[in-house]
Amino acid sequence: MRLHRNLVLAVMDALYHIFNDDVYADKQIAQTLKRDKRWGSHDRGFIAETTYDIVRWKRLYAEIAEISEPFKRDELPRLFAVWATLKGISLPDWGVFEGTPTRRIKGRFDELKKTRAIGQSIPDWLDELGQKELGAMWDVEIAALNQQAPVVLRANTLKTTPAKLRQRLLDEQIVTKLLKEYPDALELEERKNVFATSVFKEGLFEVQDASSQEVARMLDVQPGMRVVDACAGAGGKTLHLAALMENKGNVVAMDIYQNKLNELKRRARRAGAHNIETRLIDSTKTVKKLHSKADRLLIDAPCSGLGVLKRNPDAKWKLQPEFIENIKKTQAQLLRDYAKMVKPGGKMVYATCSVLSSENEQQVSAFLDSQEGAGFVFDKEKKIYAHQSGYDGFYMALLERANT
Ligand SMILES: C[S@@+](CC[C@H](N)C(=O)[O-])C[C@H]1O[C@@H](n2cnc3c(N)ncnc32)[C@H](O)[C@@H]1O
Repeated sequence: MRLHRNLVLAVMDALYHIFNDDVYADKQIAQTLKRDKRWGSHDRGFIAETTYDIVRWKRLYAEIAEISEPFKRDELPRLFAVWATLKGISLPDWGVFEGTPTRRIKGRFDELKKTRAIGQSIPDWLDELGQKELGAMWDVEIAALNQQAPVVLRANTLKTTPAKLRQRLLDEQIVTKLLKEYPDALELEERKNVFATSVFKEGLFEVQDASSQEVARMLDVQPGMRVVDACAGAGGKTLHLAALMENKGNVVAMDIYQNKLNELKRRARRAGAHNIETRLIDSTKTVKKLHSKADRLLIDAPCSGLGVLKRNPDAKWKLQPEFIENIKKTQAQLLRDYAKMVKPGGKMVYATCSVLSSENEQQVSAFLDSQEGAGFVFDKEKKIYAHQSGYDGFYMALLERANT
């Protein structure tokens, strides 16, 4: 691979802002990519993937390069040089890379990777938490969560089928494979910008990880039902629910952020999903109005996001232990408050994109032991580990409200 100066400079500039200005990697990369219209898909792919990779391995690379935060601009070429050296990419003879100690980089890598927190490039507190909650499995799980996420699409069955979508994508030079165990899913064989396709603009698919596609299915919705998606966000799962309901019945999509619901409405229009209604939760009344009204309820709870580190590697550096402690309190509260929306005989799914038991099984069991959970029975649960599925880490539990 030949390195191009303007692309390498763009990567280092993006890294500078991600590491020093507290901006999210995806936002910064989107911003950087807008800078030069001449960049083709290959160039854009290089900038995005290299930046994500260096963010993912920040701790390990910084230890190898013997630099520490806050990184100064003139130190970033050293991080880049570590990335290139470990990938086997020859560095060009630019001044900033002069004197790169290639042998020392490889030697330090072999030595440092023996310590898990450094080798897997995570903060010490996170390593301790993972070990405490997952035990011996943490080793393989964190290694899997450090792999780049595959790109998975969900065919919008309101408009197409996975097989027809596959053909339409092929017409646009995008090669995908159907995934046997995930009825609506297609996985890209090679990374491409799928958002630029006409197929996307026609609303024939959404990008949604395979594990995430299991959540709406677990809720067992039927056309004609009244379904509440209480933490709908921008609607990844709302759209799936609407499709499973064949546009019949009603999905009430709720969130505490109007901007997310606005984005959901835009996506619903593109998808041709007409059975979705959004409601902003701006007081307890919004939820009270729906008490005992829902045939099905989805609580896709806010969480640590530890199951989706593959696609959000900067979360490793932005997450704080106090945030996880607080979000667990929110999860417990949401279960107790929102479960009241389920009608007798109705069902609900509690889901997170976390692999921590304290955000998952333990929340469900505490809820079932609480006064509000007394009328519910546990039906089933599924915990998806990234190292077993190859996709995101997820948890989902199905509970049923007794008929009395
Ligand atoms: C895991 S995300 C949802 C992702 C979304 N369901 C999807 O599939 O794209 C959790 C969502 O919960 C929302 N949230 C946070 N606190 C909430 C609350 N008290 N009530 C309802 N939603 C809340 C967040 O704004 C966020 O959009």
